Amino acid sequence: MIISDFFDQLATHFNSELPFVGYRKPNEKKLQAFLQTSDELNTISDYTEKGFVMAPFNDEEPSVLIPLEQSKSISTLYSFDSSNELPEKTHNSDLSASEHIALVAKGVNIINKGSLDKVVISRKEVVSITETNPITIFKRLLQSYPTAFVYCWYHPKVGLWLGATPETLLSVANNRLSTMSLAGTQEYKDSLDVVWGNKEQVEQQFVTDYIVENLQDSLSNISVSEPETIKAGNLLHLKSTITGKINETGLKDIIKKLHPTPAVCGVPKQEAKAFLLQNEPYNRAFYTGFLGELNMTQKSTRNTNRRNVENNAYATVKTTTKLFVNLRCMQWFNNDTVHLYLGGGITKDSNPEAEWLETVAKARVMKKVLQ
Ligand SMILES: C=C(O[C@H]1C=CC=C(C(=O)O)[C@@H]1O)C(=O)O
Repeated sequence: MIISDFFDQLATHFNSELPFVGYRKPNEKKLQAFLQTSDELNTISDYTEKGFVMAPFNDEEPSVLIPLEQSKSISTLYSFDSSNELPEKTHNSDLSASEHIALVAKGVNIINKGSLDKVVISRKEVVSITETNPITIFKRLLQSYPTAFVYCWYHPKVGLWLGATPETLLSVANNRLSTMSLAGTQEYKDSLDVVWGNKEQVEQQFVTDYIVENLQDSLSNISVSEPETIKAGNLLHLKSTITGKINETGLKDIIKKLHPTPAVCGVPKQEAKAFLLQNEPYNRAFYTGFLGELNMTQKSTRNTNRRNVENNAYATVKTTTKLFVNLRCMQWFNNDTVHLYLGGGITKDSNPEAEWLETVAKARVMKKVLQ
């Protein structure tokens, strides 16, 4: 399919108020979409479903599914044009520095009292925009963030979300699992060769320890890479990759053990989640939830034709799931506004003003495409 037809089909679906998701995986050229043929609101029951899942932060709330069998699948190739880079732009917005700083200070206080080790505190920022076509914003995200999972997701009964996230929740191919521990932020200043402070290293180690501890009964041969610096837009983060072979556990159990990780919630998980649900002055909805392909089957044929021997073609079937944490995202509204969602990990060493500035830097990822 040619690329203009791909975007036209998304636009037609959106104008007809039918659910769809358009997305491109990190570092890939293939742009894919599921176009649901009815406006039914489907939810996940046990993660054996096939399709595209959109799950909220609060795992007690339902996760929405665009089912494979109720959708038309389309794809095209997207070529990144580096000469088309968008410049940074400042936006007027409804800032609430003092509120955020006060909540971070409260978080640090609770940590110092010993009730929590880490908590990821976030805020919502309402931004007025002049570009009213979400497909145009999607195209700009694709162009600006080739290494991110970029998506535009719409359900008429839920809303429209767009994002460019650097974080994988999990990737499963048959019985191999790969996940990541991502935390710690600093602004990118022309080099990946940077020094990380103790606060960021500890913050990321919390995530790694949590993942390993929670998955050790479900995985064998667990391997954890050393933290490395990765670039995500204008930001740098610390990342470790964790891999292993899945034992008998089903996907539902693994997701339950992982989500929400301390990269988006905190340690201990239940206490941090309760603190956030009680204290953040807004509903995170799908921000810091997860989204992606669920139980997709990939057939590959291996031809073992050896000279004149008869042509033996082996078909192998692989089931893959690729889920991403919904960060660097926005919720789009018809009335020319978007809500940006921005958070940061708080530990005993956090400085509330610096944490505020971190969320301001994170906001630039989205603001760049909102001109
Ligand atoms: C919660 C967010 O980022 C997480 C992922 C990477 C780095 C983070 C940090 O440095 O605090 C956060 O844990 C967000 O971007 O809203």
